[in-house]
Amino acid sequence: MTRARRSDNALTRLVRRPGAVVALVFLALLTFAVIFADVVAPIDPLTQDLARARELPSAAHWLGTDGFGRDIYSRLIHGGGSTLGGALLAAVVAMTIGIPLGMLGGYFRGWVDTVVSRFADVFQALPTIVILMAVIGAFGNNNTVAMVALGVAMCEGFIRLARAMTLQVRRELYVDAASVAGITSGSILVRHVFPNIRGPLLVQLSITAGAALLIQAGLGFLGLGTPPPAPSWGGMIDEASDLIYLHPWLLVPTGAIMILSILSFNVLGDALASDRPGGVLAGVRLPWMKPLPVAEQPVAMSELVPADPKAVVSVRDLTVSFTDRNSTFAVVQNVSFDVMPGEALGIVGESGCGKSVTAKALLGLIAPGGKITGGQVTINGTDVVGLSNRELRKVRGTTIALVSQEPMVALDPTFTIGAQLRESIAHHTGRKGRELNDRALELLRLVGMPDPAQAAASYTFQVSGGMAQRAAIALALTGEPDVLVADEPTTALDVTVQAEILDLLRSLRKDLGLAVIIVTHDLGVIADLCDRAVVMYAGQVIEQGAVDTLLTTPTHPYTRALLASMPSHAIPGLPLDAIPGAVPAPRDWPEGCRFAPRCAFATDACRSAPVPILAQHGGLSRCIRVDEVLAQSRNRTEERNIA
Ligand SMILES: Nc1ncnc2c1ncn2[C@@H]1O[C@H](COP(=O)(O)OP(=O)(O)OP(=O)(O)O)[C@@H](O)[C@H]1O
Repeated sequence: MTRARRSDNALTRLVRRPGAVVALVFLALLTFAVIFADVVAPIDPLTQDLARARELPSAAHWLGTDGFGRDIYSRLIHGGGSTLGGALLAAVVAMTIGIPLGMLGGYFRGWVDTVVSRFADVFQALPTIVILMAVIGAFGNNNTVAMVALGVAMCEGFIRLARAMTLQVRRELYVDAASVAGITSGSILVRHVFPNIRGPLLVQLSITAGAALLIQAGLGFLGLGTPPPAPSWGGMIDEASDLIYLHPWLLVPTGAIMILSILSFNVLGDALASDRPGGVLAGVRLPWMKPLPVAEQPVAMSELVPADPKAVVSVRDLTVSFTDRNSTFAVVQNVSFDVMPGEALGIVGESGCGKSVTAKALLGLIAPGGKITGGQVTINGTDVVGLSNRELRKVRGTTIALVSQEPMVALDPTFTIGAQLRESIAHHTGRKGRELNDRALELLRLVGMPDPAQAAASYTFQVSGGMAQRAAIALALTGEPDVLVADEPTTALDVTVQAEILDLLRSLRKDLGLAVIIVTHDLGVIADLCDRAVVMYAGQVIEQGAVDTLLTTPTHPYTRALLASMPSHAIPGLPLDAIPGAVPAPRDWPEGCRFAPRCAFATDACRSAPVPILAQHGGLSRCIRVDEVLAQSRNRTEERNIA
């Protein structure tokens, strides 16, 4: 899609908002008039004619004359330059200082954040008018210097907003994936963070411009702005206010143009920010954003996974895409698998392979900008693709629930664990009163809390990471789901606690007949807990099968490489195998086999065309050199036995 086409879309979205169009036209006309003031308002704004002072509008003077007989229309247009220009200058200065500082603080946190936050605190604590008085005292009535100082004083709003939004965006998986892929922090901030926060920053820009306009006029009113007799809106309001009782009309034109300008800035800002993530400008590519190719079409996989009516989760040809600036690109393609009641299925692969997006798609929790663009996801017989949020909420928690990597994401630190459990139990089951408490304690006991009553009375920050994860699992169980999706549930925990949480998931499967889908990059976790595994690479399933077979005789070089890089597979005396290179980003997926650039088995045939997934050696494998892979695995096993 070309840039022009995207810009048209932005324009179309703007045109759908009549208020925004009126505001845009008003500001455009005003700017035009101010720039070409000599043509638009040819009467000299300084020429006095005391005989015609304080006249009402007439053909000669469209908006009347002021106390010195000067043409009000002409003074408004000529005075707009210093007022509007000054306000815009202040807003741009505030934005230029505030956005980078806020983004740096939010992204790097630590001491950078402390310095940035204290800097913002200083400007919040100092009254703007005091700063302006000091600057005017030092530099005299210089409008440009005063507006630059105003911009510096107003940068605090941008700092706080940019910081808060960057803190939020930096938690997104795609930011983590970008940094894991070795992209520099500067690039991540410009290409991944800024496009996602620009909407609210545009609102802030318009609000700041409006506020600066008001302050600029206020300075003129106090006699501290553009020195008379040069026209300025603030100065004109000051002059008109002296005659407000005798000649109220004098205040009307300047007051009206100021109100209309400030309103227009705000209406335009709202329109730019709302409508969809990224605002009206969503999808518009800024010059430094590289165009992204549209991903190749998926190759069907569903025929290889025969439908099983008993499956509690059934995924068929699932494709998830994101719209990112200039294109829509798939991040997960053509994924198919089933999960039986009580079964544990592992989804494994390196960072950025599409595991989390696949798992979250099952719950309808894809991040903004992404959606399911193909395939079906059936949970307990209900096709959840295309369900509204309201309908999805009925499925989430009661049929399928999520346990995330970070328990603190699921638990609110301002409530006790017991309060959160009781609230969720009441929501899902309609239980009341004592029953709520009993069930909360029962769940805490079920997840292995040594003292359920004490755990219920604790806040999350009062318990260890392992206990918090147990509480998060209890919370996920409040709706009595059939399937638990556990996204890297042990990654944030230390090794002994990891084993305990895996034990817990195993016992929940046994005791409750719960199906578990576990997302992990650790084949050890798969070996420990799962019956079957789906190995993902660059958005595709590259191998799928029973864990016993997959871990002993992997058919895909990627699975084999993942296994070989496990510390437990190290051969004494030989260096631990590492997979060279990194998972390609969705926009950089190779034409042929996506693993080929990192694969020791790759030939020209692997690189020339997409490789379909095929049923081979008891499982599914997306490799055309399975026989060679198996042969070399046998040799390696012999080496290990000898060692
Ligand atoms: N909100 C998003 N916008 C754009 N791309 C995204 C977004 N979320 C994820 N992606 C991309 O989708 C791909 C798959 O991401 P996903 O988080 O599913 O990987 P993963 O295998 O689960 O990795 P990890 O183990 O780090 O969570 C990555 O290339 C990532 O950059």
